[in-house]
Amino acid sequence: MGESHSNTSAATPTVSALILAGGAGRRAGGQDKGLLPWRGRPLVAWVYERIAAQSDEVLISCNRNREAYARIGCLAPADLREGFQGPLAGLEAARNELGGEFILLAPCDMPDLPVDLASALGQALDTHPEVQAAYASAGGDNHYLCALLRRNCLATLPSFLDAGGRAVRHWYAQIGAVSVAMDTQASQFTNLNHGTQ
Ligand SMILES: Nc1nc2c(ncn2[C@@H]2O[C@H](COP(=O)(O)OP(=O)(O)OP(=O)(O)O)[C@@H](O)[C@H]2O)c(=O)[nH]1
Repeated sequence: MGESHSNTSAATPTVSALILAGGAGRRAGGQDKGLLPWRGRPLVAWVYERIAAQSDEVLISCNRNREAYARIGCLAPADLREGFQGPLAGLEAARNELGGEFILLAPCDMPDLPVDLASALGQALDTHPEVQAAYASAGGDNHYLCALLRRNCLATLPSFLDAGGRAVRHWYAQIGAVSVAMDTQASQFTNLNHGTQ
């Protein structure tokens, strides 16, 4: 994969990013977390900026308030499965829109992601050709949705979901994944699950 994750105008993107913002936000009282204000902007705007600098195109996966998200960036199709079936349902709905060879995932509620996230994960995929995904870890915690995937593994998602699978780590166990200890402060992966107040 090399070291190239910068923005380019190449016709075929190498890295397509998907920001997952389609959750129910139960721990945030049902609020749409990505749109909660954080330091003067919606949370998702911070994530978008950080991720756009590391990828060739960015889509946002959301199920509510689509007009508000569309003011921040391009939208992926809404989930095909009803009732907040989890982040993999968002990835499933977006999979045919993600044209890159690699897919960079990020949750909408981590506004301070490392600037070298994609390159660190890309190096891990280069080192481990036998796995389909690399995800970040920091301070002993795994962040399964801060991940880089090989595009081809998306084809396995519908059958995984049809069989009742929902946990990202279970899917990774099936397709093969490596954890990448990031050389960064664990606080950069702090999520705002309970809202921003
Ligand atoms: N497209 C899509 N994204 C989701 C779905 N569920 C969660 N996400 C996103 O995946 C990321 C991690 O989600 P969680 O924090 O585990 O779930 P949540 O629904 O946001 O919050 P809780 O209900 O409090 O667990 C967040 O950025 C969510 O917006 C879903 O059903 N569809």
